[in-house]
Amino acid sequence: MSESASGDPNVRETAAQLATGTNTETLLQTDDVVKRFGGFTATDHVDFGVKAGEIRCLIGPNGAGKSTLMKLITGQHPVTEGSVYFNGSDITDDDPHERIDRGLSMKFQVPSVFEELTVRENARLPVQRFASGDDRRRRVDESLSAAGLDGEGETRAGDLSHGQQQQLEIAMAASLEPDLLLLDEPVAGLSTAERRAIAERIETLNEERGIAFIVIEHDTDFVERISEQVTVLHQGSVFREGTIDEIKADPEVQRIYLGGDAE
Ligand SMILES: Nc1ncnc2c1ncn2[C@@H]1O[C@H](COP(=O)(O)OP(=O)(O)OP(=O)(O)O)[C@@H](O)[C@H]1O
Repeated sequence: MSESASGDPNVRETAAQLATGTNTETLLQTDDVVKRFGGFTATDHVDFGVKAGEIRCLIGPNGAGKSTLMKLITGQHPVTEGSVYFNGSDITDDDPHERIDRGLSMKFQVPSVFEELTVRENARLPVQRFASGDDRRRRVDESLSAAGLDGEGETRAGDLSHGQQQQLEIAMAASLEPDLLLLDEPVAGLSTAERRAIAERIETLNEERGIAFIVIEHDTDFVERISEQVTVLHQGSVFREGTIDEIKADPEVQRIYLGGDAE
């Protein structure tokens, strides 16, 4: 859909710039985004961009505003000020389902598989709204295969390990065939082997399907493995952007993680 539907000439111009010219590769862009909860500013004038096909990690100390920024991107929270652009369109006023239809998908921090349903029934949920018959079966089979759960279709999802549940959820989010997939702490509480399997899954989805990712993660080894560019949030603002090596070597970043004043 075109951004011209917004009717605001300023928005149209900005969105057109994002969709053309120097910004052709920009998939997602937040423009001066503010989120206030009452008198508290959780996200403070954030300009955050992700290119098509990129894997970007979002890090920062507890309370930095990472999850809030994710929710502003997915539409779970309305922005207080600012705009969100995706694929060149202004999606600021779109509800979460409209954003999913545009190609923006998310796996949440808290596991959200339905434990009483089978693995196959879970895998069917995200695609049943827009796929049927053979197409639906193909997507469900691909999800199970992508999650390494080929033989587990009739298993109760609650009987899967935590790592398998995370794999299933990522596969379910990917079955929507998004351009951008947001993952909030996908390897929290997982073993080293399970972390490696999730990293491989992200890389495969990125390389084979061209899906771009925004991943919130605290584990620097995991971040280093999957991400070239890292964004550091601190007190609701973008504090640094750079390679993981630049970020790890930055004394100001080390200081904010230790709880000192970074100014
Ligand atoms: N719904 C809400 N109402 C009020 N305050 C909120 C709400 N959601 C988040 N906050 C506050 O906004 C700030 C940022 O929270 P957020 O969850 O985005 O941080 P985070 O960087 O994801 O932290 P963590 O790494 O601990 O998950 C915190 O101070 C939090 O208490």
